[in-house]
Amino acid sequence: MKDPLLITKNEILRFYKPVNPHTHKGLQGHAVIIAGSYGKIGAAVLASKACLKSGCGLVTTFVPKCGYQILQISIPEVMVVTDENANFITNIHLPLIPQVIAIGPGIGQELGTQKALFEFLRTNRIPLVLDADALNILAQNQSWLELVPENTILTPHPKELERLIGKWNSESEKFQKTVAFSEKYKVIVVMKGAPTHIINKNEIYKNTTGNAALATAGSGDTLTGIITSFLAQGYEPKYAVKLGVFLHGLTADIALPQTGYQSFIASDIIENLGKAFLELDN
Ligand SMILES: NC(=O)C1=CN([C@@H]2O[C@H](COP(=O)(O)OP(=O)(O)OC[C@H]3O[C@@H](n4cnc5c(N)ncnc54)[C@H](O)[C@@H]3O)[C@@H](O)[C@H]2O)[C@@H](O)CC1
Ligand SMILES: Nc1ncnc2c1ncn2[C@@H]1O[C@H](COP(=O)(O)OP(=O)(O)O)[C@@H](O)[C@H]1O
Ligand SMILES: [Mg+2]
Repeated sequence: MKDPLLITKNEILRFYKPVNPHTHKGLQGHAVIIAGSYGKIGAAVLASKACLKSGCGLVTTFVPKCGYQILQISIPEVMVVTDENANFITNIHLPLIPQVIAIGPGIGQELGTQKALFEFLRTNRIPLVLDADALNILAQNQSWLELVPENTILTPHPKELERLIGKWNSESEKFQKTVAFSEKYKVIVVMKGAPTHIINKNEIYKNTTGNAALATAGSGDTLTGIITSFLAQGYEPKYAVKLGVFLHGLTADIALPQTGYQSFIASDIIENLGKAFLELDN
């Protein structure tokens, strides 16, 4: 295995684009987040809010009907499109063409949702971020991985990774198998952990920000929103993932002196995004 390259502030500043003073919301990108099911609409809220708070101009969130009021009330800035079904997603129909679509946080694995994901992947040509239950569904239907566009970003935590690539006997085998998976399906794998690694074919990157405060519910859902935001804003996938994991970790490093490890929650990631961006701008 090659030595991983470090994702540091200097590395990020090689491609980070400060916001253009003459930009407008139409130029800042439109992202769609497909997320949530009954009891897990919070995942949709966290991913969508993180996406907006990372600079995306417009965010439309697709949820089952039970998520409509929750989203409209908790994040008025987000537009909402609902599935025809009440409690889980069964038929993905979008009345718009966004720059990027993220799918998976909190969607569950109901058979109807699995079928909806298959139909969606069969017809979709828009760049994708796949997380959580979208990964669990693909792990059970590996042939559907052939349907994902080149450079799709997958963001598995270790258990989701194991479901996708099978068990490993050593750290080096885990990396070997993930590199092989990334090469086979031409996808970028964000191997979430402590620390997070990015596998882009045979290139391996290791993040240098973040701490155990991130070991909290919804932490990955916010990462999905952040990476999706950077894709919508025009970053190439290989840069969107680096910027996303770096800033996500940086929020926890910034917040730690105030929150300690225990009281930091996923909403604190979103709350500290502003300070994290300012560290890049200074
Ligand atoms: N507020 C919400 O609505 C939330 C919804 N969530 C959604 O809930 C669904 C289930 O996700 P979960 O990830 O909880 O369930 P999973 O069953 O996918 O993962 C949990 C398992 O993975 C293991 N695991 C997780 N991180 C690990 C790590 N770093 N190292 C080793 N093992 C690790 C755990 O020990 C556990 O066995 C997803 O759709 C997710 O998006 C979660 O994000 C939690 C918050
Ligand atoms: N001990 C840790 N140190 C650094 N980062 C961590 C640690 N534990 C978890 N994380 C990060 O938190 C996030 C957890 O993602 P995930 O398990 O998908 O959460 P959820 O599904 O609840 O949103 C990942 O980005 C992971 O790298
Ligand atoms: Mg997750």
